[in-house]
Amino acid sequence: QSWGYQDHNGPEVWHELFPLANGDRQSPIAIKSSEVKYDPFLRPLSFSYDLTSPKVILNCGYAFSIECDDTEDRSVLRAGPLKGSYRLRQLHFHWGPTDDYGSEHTVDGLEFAAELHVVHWNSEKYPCFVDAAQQPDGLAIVGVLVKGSQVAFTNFDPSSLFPESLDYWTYHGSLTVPPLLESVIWIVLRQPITASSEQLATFRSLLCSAKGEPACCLLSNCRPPQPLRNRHVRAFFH
Ligand SMILES: C[C@@H](NC(=O)c1ccc(Cl)c(S(N)(=O)=O)c1)c1ccccc1O
Ligand SMILES: [Zn+2]
Repeated sequence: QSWGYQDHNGPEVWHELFPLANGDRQSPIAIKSSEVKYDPFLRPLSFSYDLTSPKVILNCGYAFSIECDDTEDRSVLRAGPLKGSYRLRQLHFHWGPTDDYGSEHTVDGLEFAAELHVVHWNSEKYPCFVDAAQQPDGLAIVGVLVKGSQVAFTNFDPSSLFPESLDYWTYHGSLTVPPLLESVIWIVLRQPITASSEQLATFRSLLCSAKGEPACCLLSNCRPPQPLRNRHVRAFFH
């Protein structure tokens, strides 16, 4: 892996290999609730997740992702700020070395313990994820902030990981990992979910070393907020 989250290959040097890092619609961003603009034309999010779609859990070396079968429209996200329907591709988390920080988006300067990303691609307009990831309206990612404390996770269903309120902010951004493609319509839920300190510690125990290599845990895999440039964040709620 050419990039990662350490000093020699982390977010501060990604621009050396991925010039898009200094692009005009990079993610994550620092959301300032006083500067968002209520948009009456935004609709409620509408998602329908099919529980039977097979999934694999992948350790991608610096995190894990739950990859879904996206060969047909089984689990889709519609409405909200979106035109058309976006097919569920995968979900994963970003976290930090302690429960005090690890989210990628921040809200009014507040960092959360982790952040869940539920990644979807525009299956109405594009034939596959990789093509969609090259288009400005190709991806839609629901970002869910995770704060530390006690919680009872129910069984796997992405919407069971969503908080009860689906109020959201939305803005045009990018992947937060290389190649940092600027193809994402971000939908960040306002209400965080909670995870216990033990659950967060389990993330950090994930190894980023291969079998036989000296064990090294991945303590942080979150990119810091990027310049807003000439973008506006819209709110679905007053
Ligand atoms: C599993 C791996 N994430 C991806 O491969 C990935 C793929 C597509 C997208 Cl669109 C995103 S993102 N962050 O823009 O939603 C991330 C990962 C997880 C956690 C930390 C670092 C890391 O690289
Ligand atoms: Zn992510």
